[in-house]
Amino acid sequence: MPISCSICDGKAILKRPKTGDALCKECFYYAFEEEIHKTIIDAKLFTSGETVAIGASGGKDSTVLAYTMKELNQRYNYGLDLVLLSVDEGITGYRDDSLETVKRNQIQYDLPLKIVSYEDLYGWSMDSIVKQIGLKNNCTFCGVFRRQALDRGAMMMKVDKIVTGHNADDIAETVIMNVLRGDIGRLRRCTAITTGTDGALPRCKPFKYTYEKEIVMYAYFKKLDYFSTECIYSPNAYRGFARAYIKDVEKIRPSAIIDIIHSGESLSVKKDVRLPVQGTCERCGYMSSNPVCKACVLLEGLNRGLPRLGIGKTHKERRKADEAEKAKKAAENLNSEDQKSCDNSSDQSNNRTCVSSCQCSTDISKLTLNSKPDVSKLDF
Ligand SMILES: Nc1ncnc2c1ncn2[C@@H]1O[C@H](COP(=O)(O)OP(=O)(O)OP(=O)(O)O)[C@@H](O)[C@H]1O
Repeated sequence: MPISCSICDGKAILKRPKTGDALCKECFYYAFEEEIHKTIIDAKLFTSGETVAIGASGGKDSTVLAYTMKELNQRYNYGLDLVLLSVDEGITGYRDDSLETVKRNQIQYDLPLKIVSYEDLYGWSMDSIVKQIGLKNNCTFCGVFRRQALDRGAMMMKVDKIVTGHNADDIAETVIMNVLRGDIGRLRRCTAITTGTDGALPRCKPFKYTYEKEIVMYAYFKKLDYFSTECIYSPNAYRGFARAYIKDVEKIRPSAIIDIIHSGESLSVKKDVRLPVQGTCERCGYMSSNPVCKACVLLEGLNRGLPRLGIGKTHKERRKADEAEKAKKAAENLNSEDQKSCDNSSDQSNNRTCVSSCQCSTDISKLTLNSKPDVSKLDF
């Protein structure tokens, strides 16, 4: 016997993951969109007249976000100017394909689009970063650079706010990850629906209470054009564990995702816990709780051939980097001393052994090529 829709009595075609209600397609769309509208209104996310950039990756979350933002803006007269903003991380075979989807979305939803790239902003694409650092830890670079790239792109577009497609599952995972890491500063901030109000551009998450499964269902039934391949460099192992853990708990307790978010929201931090103080990076001026922001540290590491600088315990990596730098300088000094003492050598290009009065018998080819340590190959 067909199951009837619990709202309109029509034929139900799905069971809502969030509530367990049997619904027809139209009633599901309505319930899904109204919940997002309620989230936007309750949290007073926008003010009429604002320009809002939708972080558009071409994936399911941001595609559904662009679609519903456009829909609700019209239906409820939010008075927003919506634009699409994409970051091209430079991942061949992944982001280039997903950006093609965003370009089609731009036409389908009739919204302006801006694309900013890591290559232009930092001089490094993720393809070239992965060549340096390998697959492990590359997500750290990508996450830190993307955050700043979105802000920079949004500033270029002169928007008032950014919205991203972070959903309830993403937020619950982040709560668990921060608990496991003991990162109290982030734990306190990660459930906020709007962040960045203290300097950078405000960033909002209208899908804060929206389940990923429902986003997928919505995109599927609405036949939205989105890109569904996982990042080729992806395995963000730590998030993967948090995700698997929540999925397991959800089987026993279906409300686990929302419960974790509520726990995060209700958390209060003891007065004597030292929290990072927000300042600005002395190099690039971006907000940072350290004198130099994470993006600048990572970039410095890449540019100095020390890609692990900024990964893990920064002070340890910095000490090693400084030691390597000292060793390099010492080797350079030694090299120039040797070169000086060899100034009266015979034709160095033909006769590669020092034949000067210093009688050092140094093989000049080895001196010039090998006495400078290749710091990128030093094993940290
Ligand atoms: N390259 C990008 N350009 C613009 N915005 C991005 C980009 N990558 C991520 N975002 C924004 O951050 C949100 C969360 O990104 P995340 O990497 O967790 O992707 P996701 O959960 O796969 O989302 P999506 O399905 O939208 O790709 C996205 O929904 C999007 O709004």
